[in-house]
Amino acid sequence: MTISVSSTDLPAAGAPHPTGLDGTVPGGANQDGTVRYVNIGGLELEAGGFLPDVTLAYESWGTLNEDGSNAILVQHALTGSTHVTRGAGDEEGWWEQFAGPGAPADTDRFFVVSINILGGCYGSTGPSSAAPDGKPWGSRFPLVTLRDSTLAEARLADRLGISSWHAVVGGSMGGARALEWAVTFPERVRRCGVISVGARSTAEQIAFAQAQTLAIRQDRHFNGGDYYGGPEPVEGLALARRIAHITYRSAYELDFRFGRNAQAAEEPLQADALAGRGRYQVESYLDHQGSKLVRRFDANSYIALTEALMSHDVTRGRGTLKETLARASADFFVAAVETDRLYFPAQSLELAEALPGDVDVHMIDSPIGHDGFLTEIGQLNAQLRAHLLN
Ligand SMILES: CC(=O)SCCNC(=O)CCNC(=O)[C@H](O)C(C)(C)COP(=O)(O)OP(=O)(O)OC[C@H]1O[C@@H](n2cnc3c(N)ncnc32)[C@H](O)[C@@H]1OP(=O)(O)O
Ligand SMILES: N[C@@H](CCO)C(=O)O
Repeated sequence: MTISVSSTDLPAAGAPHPTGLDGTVPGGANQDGTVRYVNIGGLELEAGGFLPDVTLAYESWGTLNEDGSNAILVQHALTGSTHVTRGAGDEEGWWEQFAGPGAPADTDRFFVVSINILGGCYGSTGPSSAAPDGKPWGSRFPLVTLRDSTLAEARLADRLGISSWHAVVGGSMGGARALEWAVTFPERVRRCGVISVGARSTAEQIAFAQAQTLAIRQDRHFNGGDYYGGPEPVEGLALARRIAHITYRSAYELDFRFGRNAQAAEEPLQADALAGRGRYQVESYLDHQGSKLVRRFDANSYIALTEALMSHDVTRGRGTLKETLARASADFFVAAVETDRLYFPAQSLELAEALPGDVDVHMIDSPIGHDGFLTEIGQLNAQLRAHLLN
């Protein structure tokens, strides 16, 4: 599957956001899957910082109905963008099978919206955006949490004329974002889909995340986060992606796919005079995943979003898990990949059991692990139609 963004005019890492962000939103006219930008004003942050001028980027497909009741919010995962499905352009989205004409999120019926998370690098305000002095925020970018992005997104929903979502749904960090929406704004979420994530980041998830952020911070070009305009910490970012990607795939899949094989003509057990030893296939695969990410993602955003995900705990300041979830009034849809070794299905079961009413966990049958929520979303079509998007 090819994943890319259809928009023109995406701000490059370290480049200022486009000018003319006057907050004007054409509402239901935005139906073609083009990235648009909205200035939602200043934002006081949960951890104590302040962002004076926040822009959110979003894409939408379909048409918003007159009473604004047919909108679905699709939340992307850690390195995802707003490009859920194709629109005006022809570039495939990351949940192509989920949204589109005749798909579960049927764009002939629903107004489907996807918002780039606060702190990201696909158009929303993040560390590479211009601070008030015109220079990239860099090291000055404050700690943002998933609650901060939820509050910011609620303002965007106001601008779009959406007082309550028919459904909010996402996988991995997108699922955590969906859950935060349902608990923070119970009156604004009628259905909620939480896929491949639990109610809070576990110690192990935080541990993997710390290794990734340190890989970037220890890159010789990181410069405390102020690397824009100079060499970027690409080696650290690629290492972070390698660490993450191992957790996104199952041991079984890696062994089945690559085993102990050598990469093409490279022979790991024989030293090459120029390049040292050759690589195992799995090393080459991870090298490729690392280089692919550095071509499309900003290292500071990677840290900001990883730390936002570390902060994920829907119960923070809200009591026990049951008390917290009792605030939500949405109908919930919970799913997990059976071989996920990062967000274990047990964490989805814990969530489902704590939710009011009888909530099942729908299992995605995939041998590959966590990334199965992206590659195999089509498996849930019937259940999504019946339980989330009816
Ligand atoms: C601009 C944007 O992209 S927006 C962002 C959207 N992205 C997201 O939302 C992130 C989510 N996406 C992802 O994380 C991934 O792309 C996934 C999970 C969807 C990919 O999953 P899969 O389809 O299973 O990909 P898989 O793990 O098989 O990797 C395939 C790649 O590895 C490469 N590869 C396979 N074996 C090897 C090897 N031995 N050596 C080197 N490369 C290898 C393939 O050539 C292929 O390369 P390509 O992606 O450049 O075409
Ligand atoms: N591969 C996904 C997994 C994160 O859950 C991503 O990069 O966003």
